[in-house]
Amino acid sequence: MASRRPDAGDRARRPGSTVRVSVVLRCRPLNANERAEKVPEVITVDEHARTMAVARGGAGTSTTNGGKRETSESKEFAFDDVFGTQSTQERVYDSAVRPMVKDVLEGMNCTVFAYGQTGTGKTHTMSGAHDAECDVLSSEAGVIPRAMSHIFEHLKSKELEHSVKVTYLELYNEKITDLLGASTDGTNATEHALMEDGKNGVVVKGLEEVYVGSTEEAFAVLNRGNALRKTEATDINAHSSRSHSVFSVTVHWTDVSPDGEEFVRTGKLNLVDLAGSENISRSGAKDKRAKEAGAINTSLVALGRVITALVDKSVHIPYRDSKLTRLLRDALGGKSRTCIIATVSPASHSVEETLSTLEYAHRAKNIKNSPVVNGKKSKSDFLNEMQRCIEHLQADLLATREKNGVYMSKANYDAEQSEHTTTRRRAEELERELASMKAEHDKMTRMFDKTKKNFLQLKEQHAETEVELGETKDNLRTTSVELSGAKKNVREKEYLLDAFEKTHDDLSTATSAMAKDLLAAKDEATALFEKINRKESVMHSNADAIRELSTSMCDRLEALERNLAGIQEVERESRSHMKTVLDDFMVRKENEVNALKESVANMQRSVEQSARKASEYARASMLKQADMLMEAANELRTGAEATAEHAVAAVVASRRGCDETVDSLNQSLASDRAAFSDLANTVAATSERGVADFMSKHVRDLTSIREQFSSELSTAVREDVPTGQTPARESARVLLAEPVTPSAFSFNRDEALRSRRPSVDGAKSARPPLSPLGGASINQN
Ligand SMILES: Nc1ncnc2c1ncn2[C@@H]1O[C@H](COP(=O)(O)OP(=O)(O)OP(=O)(O)O)[C@@H](O)[C@H]1O
Repeated sequence: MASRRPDAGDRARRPGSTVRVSVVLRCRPLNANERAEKVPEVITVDEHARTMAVARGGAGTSTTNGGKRETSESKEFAFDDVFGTQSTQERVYDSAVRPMVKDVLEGMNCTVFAYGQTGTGKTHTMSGAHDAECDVLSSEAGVIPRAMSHIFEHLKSKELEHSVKVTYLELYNEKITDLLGASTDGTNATEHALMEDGKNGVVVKGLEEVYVGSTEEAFAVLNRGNALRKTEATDINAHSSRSHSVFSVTVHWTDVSPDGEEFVRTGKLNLVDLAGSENISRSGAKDKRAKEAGAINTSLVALGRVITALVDKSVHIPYRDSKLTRLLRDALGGKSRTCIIATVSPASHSVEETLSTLEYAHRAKNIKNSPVVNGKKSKSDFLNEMQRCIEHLQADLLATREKNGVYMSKANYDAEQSEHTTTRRRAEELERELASMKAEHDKMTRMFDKTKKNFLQLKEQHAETEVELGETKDNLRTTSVELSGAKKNVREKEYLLDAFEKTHDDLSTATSAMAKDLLAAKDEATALFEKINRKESVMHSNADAIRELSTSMCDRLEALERNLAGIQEVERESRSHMKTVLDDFMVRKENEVNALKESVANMQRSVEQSARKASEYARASMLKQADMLMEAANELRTGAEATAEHAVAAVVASRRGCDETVDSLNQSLASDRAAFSDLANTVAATSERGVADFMSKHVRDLTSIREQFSSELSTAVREDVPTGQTPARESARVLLAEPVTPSAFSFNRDEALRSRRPSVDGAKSARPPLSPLGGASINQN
């Protein structure tokens, strides 16, 4: 329970002191429809902290401004008191109104008024539940019956002489009607004027003042007035009040001063139930009701302007803008003590109106009043005043009874005239005020038109924005779904990416290693290729060299063969020539020998031996030389053939190729070349020098034989035929005179070989074989 605020009564009694308007907040519970529709609640009430917060959604930073804490999530307001949805009528009264009533019973004027959106519980708070059976002392009884009860209880408990009178008026469409003076069906309802009382007070002329002696009587009067009040069922409230109402209670009581003098004290309590502010588009008001709502809103806007002006301490307070503000003039910034009960709905769909009410009420907290205790009147003065009033009324009554038309006593007439003059002056003042206000109004109208235009534009923009908002919301929903799908995909892809990165790292490591290996392998391959290229070029050059070598060898072999053939041809020709020469020589010499035979018979035997020796020697040498020549030729041919075969095989092997074979082939070729070179040299030497040597040796042999023969012959001639020339001597001289040339000494090998074979008939073996000299054997003996 909130602690009791400091009583304003004492302060009010101090002249010039001000008291802040007390503002309390009450939040009604959700009604049956709202509960059925499960409408969310947006109000949070902290009764202990006396704060009320409105949730708005969102999140963000918070700011604090004079008891108003604001975040983008919620807006919190602090008040003099707050009452949550479960707050009772009793608690509201005790906490918010009881102090006011106490001040009334201290001789002050107090005002309690309920302000809020339609259907938020103003009437419920002020009068009580709409239940007809509601008892004055029931738990559902509102502020008015409780105040009446409180007053009567107080008066009774103090046993004070007192009077309590009540008035109940209604302000509907800017017309004041008396809820107590009209007939029960409301047909007599007349409009009442608002009058200044000359002391800046405002009075409603001609209101029925009903004196009540008890709570029940007062409650009955209240109910009578409520019955006449204009209510209507709206979309928001089944018993919506379409008018502002003011239930005023004036209490007079006698008090006794310490010196024993009796005096009368007065306190007044105004209990105001305002019509609810209404969002016409949301409440669905049309035609008459829309007009009502418009008037209600206009008067409430005027009330708001007065509050703002009071808070801003403006010079001009626009009380005259509406009858409502004129009625409440004393309560707002006047000499009254005031409590505003602001009512709100917890439903989320009313959040805008709730925020508006809270802002409004929060601003009103700053209004300051200067409450004063009403002056005490001595009982005699009071009685005299009452007496004058009665006489005044009785004079009017008498004049009325005696005459027709409008009649009144002279005193009343003078008083009326005086009042009329005051009123006229006041009217003139008002006209001037009106003119300036009209100018102000025109200015405001222009501003209003401009604002209205802006408002319409903003409204259109708002409508467009709402459409866009709807579309955006749809998009948002779609996007949310897509987003959750995308998030899932992202998570999957992240997982795959992680796995891929891991695999990539592994692969990178492996690839790096492989790259290193490959680079090494590449280097090796490059080296191998270079080696192979080198080997290929070596092989090619070797093959070329071999080819050239084999070509040159073949050429040389062919040349050799041609040489051999030439040599053989020469030899053959030589042999054939020698044979022919020898045959001719033999035939000729045989003839000559035969002719000489007889003549040289004696010397034949001696010559025969030496000739035989020479012949045998020569023949043996010739045979030996011939054998050597044949062997050399055969060896040459065999060697050449073997070398050629060997070279061809080496070339083939080399082409199949490997380096070792090439090397060995090279070596083999080198050795073959050497061997061949040797052979070729041998052949050349044999072929060139051998034959020459043989011939020259043979020539030398023959020369020596001839010389020997010549000398022997000369000797024989000198000894046997010392004079004259004989045929034998001639033959010998001819023979000796013939030049000996190598070509003349070719021989028939086969014949020579035959001659080396032993003779078959031994008889003839005694005969020496034919010498190369044509069978003439010279016996050297
Ligand atoms: N505190 C509360 N506890 C229970 N019911 C409430 C409370 N406040 C209001 N109600 C109910 O809400 C409905 C509307 O209340 P009420 O008629 O008092 O609103 P109002 O502000 O006076 O509306 P209007 O401005 O339209 O006259 C009534 O049925 C009333 O009983």
